[in-house]
Amino acid sequence: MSTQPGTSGQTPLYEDLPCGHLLLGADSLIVRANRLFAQWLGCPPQHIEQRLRLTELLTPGSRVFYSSHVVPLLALQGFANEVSLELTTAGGQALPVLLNAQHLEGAGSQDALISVTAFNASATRRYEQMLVATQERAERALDELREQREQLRVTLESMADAVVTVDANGQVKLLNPAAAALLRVDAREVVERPFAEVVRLLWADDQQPRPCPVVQCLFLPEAQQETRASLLRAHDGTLCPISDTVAPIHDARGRCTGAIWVCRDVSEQHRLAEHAAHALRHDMLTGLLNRQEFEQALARCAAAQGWPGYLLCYLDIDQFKLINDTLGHAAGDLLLRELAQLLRDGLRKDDLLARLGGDEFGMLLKGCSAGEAVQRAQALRKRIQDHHFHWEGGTHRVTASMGVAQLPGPGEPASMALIHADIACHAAKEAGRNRVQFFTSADTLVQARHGEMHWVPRLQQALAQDRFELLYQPIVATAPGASRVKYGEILLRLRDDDGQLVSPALFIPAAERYQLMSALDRMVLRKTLDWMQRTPSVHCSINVSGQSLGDLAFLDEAVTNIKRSRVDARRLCFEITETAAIGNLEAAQAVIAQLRALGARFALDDFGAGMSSFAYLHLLKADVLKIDGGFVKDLHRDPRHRAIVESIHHVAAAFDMRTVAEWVENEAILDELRAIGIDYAQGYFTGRPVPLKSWNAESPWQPTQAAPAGAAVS
Ligand SMILES: Nc1nc2c(ncn2[C@@H]2O[C@H](COP(=O)(O)OP(=O)(O)OP(=O)(O)O)[C@@H](O)[C@H]2O)c(=O)[nH]1
Repeated sequence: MSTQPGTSGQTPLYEDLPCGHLLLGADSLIVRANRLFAQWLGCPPQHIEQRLRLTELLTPGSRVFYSSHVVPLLALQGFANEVSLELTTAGGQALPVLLNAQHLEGAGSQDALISVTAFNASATRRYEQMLVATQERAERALDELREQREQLRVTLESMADAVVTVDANGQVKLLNPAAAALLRVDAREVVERPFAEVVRLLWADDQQPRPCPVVQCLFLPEAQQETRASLLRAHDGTLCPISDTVAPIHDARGRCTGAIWVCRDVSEQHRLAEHAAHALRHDMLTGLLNRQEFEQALARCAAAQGWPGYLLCYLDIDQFKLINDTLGHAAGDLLLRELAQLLRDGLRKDDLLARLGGDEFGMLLKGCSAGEAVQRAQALRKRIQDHHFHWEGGTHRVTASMGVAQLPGPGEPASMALIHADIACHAAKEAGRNRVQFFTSADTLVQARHGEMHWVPRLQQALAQDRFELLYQPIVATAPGASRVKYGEILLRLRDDDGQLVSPALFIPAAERYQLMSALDRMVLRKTLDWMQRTPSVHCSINVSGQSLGDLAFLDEAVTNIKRSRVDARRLCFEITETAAIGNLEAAQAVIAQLRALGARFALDDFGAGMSSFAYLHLLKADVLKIDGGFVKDLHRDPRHRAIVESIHHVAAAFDMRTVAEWVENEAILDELRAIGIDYAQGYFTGRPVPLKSWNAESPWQPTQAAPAGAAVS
């Protein structure tokens, strides 16, 4: 190794330095390098001394920097300090170093030496990088914090709930717009004021001041919280039902720094709950109490000892159905509302009025004798009678029938009074409508109704014990030479406990009133199908009640039983009365359509006895009209009845229906029927009813022995 002037004897010193050291000659040639520097590069000093220039050991970026900045600086001022450069090690890695370079003696001459001390800056660089990363993280966290703060602000501002925060002393720090609106305050004016001054709370039940929730939260956290409903008194004095919660706020070290109070205005929920409670107790159409409430009030009246006397009044509008049918349901609704108002106006403050259903109203008349109650009921009845109902330019009047009954004595159920008043009301209807009937057990009309109740267990027992019997009454074609098909109506009788056959006239009203008709109809259909299976030559007419027409289960069972029996449905004809059909028009149409689809026929029974028969004919696709016996039995003597029967027959012909006349009791009637052209006759003259079990194909006397082929009545 060559030694340059001025450097001899310094080698040990360079070697001992705790940093890298170089002596550079002209053009940055490395004249000497100490061991540490050479170690950094990963080679012995001799590999670089006198062989390489410093610039050759630098990374390309550092090389440019060295040439463009360091060299001119050295030339200009003779030194360059804390220059950050990167060396390339033998392994090809970049090593950050901090250089201090200084010209030694002879600066400015070509062969002047430059002393370079170098410090390994890897650690510093790492620290720098860590510092930058930490700073970036801190900035990001700060950004997130700002973002969260903004989100919190927007959330608080847009929250429907009122939010108030307080410091550890219970002073208001912040309140959102919902809180300002609820409290009716300017948010800026209440900040820093004690919470208890800003938020004034009361108990809803007694309107007494409620302990401040924030004070309790901050200073009495163990105190038991009450769950009573609360009110908030706003700063303009208005009261508002609220539900609220309060929670402490803690800092990172767990110290309580304040509390947050969140409050919701629950007036709308209260209003809805009250509305729902009202709807549960009231009738929607009229706003009166509903049946359930009325029954409860009735039970309370009956149970309360020492209550002043109450009388129960039951009101049913007469022929209300006609209003619906002729003017429409909307008119019916309006009339019900008007009548409700009329009754309301006619009652005293302490009386109770309710709509019990459809066109029925119930009243509890307070503190009057039976006589006074009847008088007051008469006055109400008269109010209704005098009322003019205006609809679409016309004026209409209705009447009502009313039953009055006393509340039951001790030990009797309150519902008994309702039954009694209902019975009395029906008695009033039967007595001609537009009247008031007082329930007394001695009253014969009322008693007849009351007696119906005793039929209920008897009918149920008879059903269970299979004590009903079926009879067959022939229906014969009036035209000579018609088919020989046996066709007749199935009639129902009850074999009573003492073995006597009881007429349906005695028990059908009770069965109708107490919803037993459907069970009877099912039983009749089952038994008839059974008999028809065993007696293939007969065609039968079976009565179906209004209750069964409205009972989907009846229809399903009828269809199933007919299919199961394998009886050709064309051998069956179902008789429905016009009142039942009109009362359940839609249901009747559905039943007719379904049973007809199987092949069965339909007859309208007792035709002419109802009020508006003709109007409904086109709505009911019946095959047969059975003319009410009342017009038939004296047809041969009374020309008016003959005219009615004749006109019914003409109408039936226009609708392509066959006619059956009931109650044909003698030959003269039959002759008249033939003359008019009536198709079939039924009555004692043409054939008396015979029990199915003793029926014999040849037995009944039939003048024509004939019915059309292929169908019961066609
Ligand atoms: N418009 C209207 N009609 C109703 C309402 N509720 C029930 N109805 C009808 O009220 C009628 C009550 O008829 P009923 O009481 O059985 O018979 P009615 O025609 O009044 O004859 P009588 O009581 O025998 O005098 C039926 O046609 C029901 O459809 C209702 O809310 N609005």
